[in-house]
Amino acid sequence: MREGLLPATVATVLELSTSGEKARALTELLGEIFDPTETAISAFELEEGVTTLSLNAPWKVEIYFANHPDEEAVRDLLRPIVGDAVDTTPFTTVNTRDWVATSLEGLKPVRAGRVIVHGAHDRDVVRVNDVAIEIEAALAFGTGHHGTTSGCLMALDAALKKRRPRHALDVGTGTGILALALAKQIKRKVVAGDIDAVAVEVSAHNARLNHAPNALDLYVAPGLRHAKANRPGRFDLVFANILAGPLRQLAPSIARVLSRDGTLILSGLLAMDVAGVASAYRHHGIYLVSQSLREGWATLVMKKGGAAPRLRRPA
Ligand SMILES: C[S@@+](CC[C@H](N)C(=O)[O-])C[C@H]1O[C@@H](n2cnc3c(N)ncnc32)[C@H](O)[C@@H]1O
Repeated sequence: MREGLLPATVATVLELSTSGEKARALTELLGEIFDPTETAISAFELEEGVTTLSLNAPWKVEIYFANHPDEEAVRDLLRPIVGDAVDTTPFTTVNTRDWVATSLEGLKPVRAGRVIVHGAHDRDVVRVNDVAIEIEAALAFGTGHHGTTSGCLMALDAALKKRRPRHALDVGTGTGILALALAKQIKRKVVAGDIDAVAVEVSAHNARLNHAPNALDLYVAPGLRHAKANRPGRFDLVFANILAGPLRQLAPSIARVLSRDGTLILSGLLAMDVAGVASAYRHHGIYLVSQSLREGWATLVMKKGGAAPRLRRPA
């Protein structure tokens, strides 16, 4: 890992076990209340060994704070959602550099269609016809292992078999993984932005790591609030792998920049949020074409324009 990409930092962690419904409410609350560059929800997943997805199934939520927060203020905020459990859950600390290094070592390569995502320790798994992406995630999201990222990579693979986009946008790029996977295949620059400046720095690093220093046209801003992204009718492919709440809010902006017949790939939403998110986009003339589910997370492929197509059953 490049020196300086990941500052040696001690982060504070609060790990809560709760139901799916409460976990969803927590992520929405945290997204609204805290500065996302100071707070990250790193794990929002079914507890180990749980295979049935339901609102009452136990979920694990890990909340990371870049600076040690006022513990009582955080407990007061979370208590209305998770109840008294928050009073007995201790805040712990983790050295982020050690934690990231350890977690990367155990990661296996991920295949999604033609793309293989791997780390420095796994370069030998790449085959001749693979589109290989090497990722150093540091503190950004997007190694390919999460169901939302792999869902987007699979949706991209299917979309590229039909049409190659000329101008693409990745909202919430994280490590830059989706934008790099696309840029490598279409051999064109992809506009990619994130609200988190650290993620954008990590994306630039990953572009260099993949010998494609100019593949990404990066910006730091929430949503599409940057001149590089805010270009009406410009993009024939847009990715947004963010949570359900921001996805609903972004519907008018994404609809404005997506070209007619353009493809939209959305993820970061739970199966139970598909109807609400799809409806927000339908109001702007963007229709659901297909959806897939991975570990409870949905990935939607949508199209702008024309009549509402008949929906295929989830894969
Ligand atoms: C789930 S990660 C997705 C990363 C990567 N695109 C992937 O598919 O693995 C979501 C990313 O969106 C960013 N993000 C969250 N809210 C955002 C917003 N309103 N505007 C832009 N980026 C946002 C986060 O900082 C994070 O890097």
